[in-house]
Amino acid sequence: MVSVGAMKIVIGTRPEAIKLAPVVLALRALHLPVRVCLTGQHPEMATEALAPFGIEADVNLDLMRPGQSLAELTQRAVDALTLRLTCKQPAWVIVQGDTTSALAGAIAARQLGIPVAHVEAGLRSFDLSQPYPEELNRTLIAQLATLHFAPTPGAEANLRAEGVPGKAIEVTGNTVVDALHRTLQTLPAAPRSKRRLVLATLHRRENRETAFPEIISALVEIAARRDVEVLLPRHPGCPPDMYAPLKTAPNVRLVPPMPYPDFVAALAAAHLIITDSGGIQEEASALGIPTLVVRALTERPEVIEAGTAIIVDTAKSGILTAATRLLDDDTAHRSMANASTRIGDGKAAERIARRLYDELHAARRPAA
Ligand SMILES: CC(=O)N[C@@H]1[C@@H](OP(=O)(O)OP(=O)(O)OC[C@H]2O[C@@H](n3ccc(=O)[nH]c3=O)[C@H](O)[C@@H]2O)O[C@H](CO)[C@@H](O)[C@@H]1O
Repeated sequence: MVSVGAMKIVIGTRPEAIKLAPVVLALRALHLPVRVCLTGQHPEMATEALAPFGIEADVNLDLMRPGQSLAELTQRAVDALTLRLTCKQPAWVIVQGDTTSALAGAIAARQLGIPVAHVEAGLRSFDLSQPYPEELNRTLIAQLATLHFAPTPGAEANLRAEGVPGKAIEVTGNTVVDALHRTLQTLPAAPRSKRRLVLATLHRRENRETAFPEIISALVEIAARRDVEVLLPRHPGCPPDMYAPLKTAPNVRLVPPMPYPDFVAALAAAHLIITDSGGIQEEASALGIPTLVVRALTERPEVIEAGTAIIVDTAKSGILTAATRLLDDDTAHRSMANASTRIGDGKAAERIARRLYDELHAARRPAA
C-alpha cells in the first residue's frame, strides 16, 4: 500500500461532529490515516456526538473561556491550530460548514500552505447578517479552500458564481443524511405516543434578543391544545433563562441537549418540527417531517422545493397560523410529509473520501 499523509479533521461543534463522523469512517474505510482535532467550541457536545459513531478525538484544544467574544475565539483557535498543524503537518485539513472553528482551521491551514477541503460548501443566504456569523464564515472559507464539497447542485452553482472552478467542486450530497441513515439503523422500534409530538429547537444568535420570546410564546400556545406534546431540547449556547416560560407550561418537555441517537428517534416520531436549526431542516426533509423554519430565510432552498419545510419567520401569529393548519388539516400535513433525497442520498461521505483518496494519490504519482 502507498503510504500517504494524514487527514486532519477540525471539529468545533455538535453539528460538525455529526456531519463529519461519516467522513472519518469513510476515510478510515479507505485506510487513510485520520486525526480528529476538537477545538472545544462545544465543550462536551462534540465528543458526545462522535461517540455513537465509535469515534474518539485525538486532541481537544479546550478553547472556550467564559464570556469569550467571537473575535477572541477566532484568534485563540487560529493560534492553537497553527501550533498543532506546524508540529504535525497533515496532507489535508478538512473543515465543515460555517462555524468559527471551521474558519479558524481554514485560516491556519492555508497560512501554512496545507490544502483545505470544505465539506458542506456553497450554502448561501446572501445576507451577511443572517445567519450570523455563519454566512460570513462560510463565505470566507470558500476563499481559503482548495476543494469544495458542495452538498447540492444549488450549492455548486453558488460557488461557480463566486468564481470557484468546476474541477475544485464535487457535488456529494449532505453528510448529515449519511449520519441519519446510519443512526436510524441502530434504533429500537419507538413506542407509539398518545399525543402528537411537536419537536422544537431554538438557538440562532440573531434570534435570541427579540425573536425568542415570540417563538416561545407560540410554542406555549401550541402546547395548550392538549392533543400535542412539545419537546424542546435546550441548546447549551443559549442562556437557560431564555427558555423560562416553557419550564412551567403544560404539555411541554424542556430537556437538556439530547444525545444524537435519542434526538434522531424524536425526529422520526415527530408530527411537526419547529426550528431555527440548519441541520434539522435537512434531517426533517430526508425523513419527510413537515417543518416550520422560524427564520427570515434559509440557505437550503432544497427543503422548500421538496415541500417539507415552510419559512414562517419569527412572529408569533405566523407560527401559530402555520402550526394550527398542519395540526388540524391532515391533507395539508400529508402534502408536506414526503421524504426527499434532494439534500442527500446517504453516500456523501463515500464520495468525499474517494475524491480525497484520488487527490492524495495523484499528488504522489511521479509526473509522466
Ligand atoms: C446557519 C446554519 O444553519 N448552520 C448549521 C449549523 O448548525 P445547526 O443550526 O444545524 O446546529 P444545531 O441545531 O445545534 O445542530 C443540529 C444537529 O444536532 C442534532 N441534535 C439537535 C438537538 C439535540 O438535542 N441533539 C442533537 O443531536 C440534530 O440532529 C442535528 O444533526 O452549523 C453546522 C456546522 O458547521 C452547519 O453544517 C449548518 O449549516
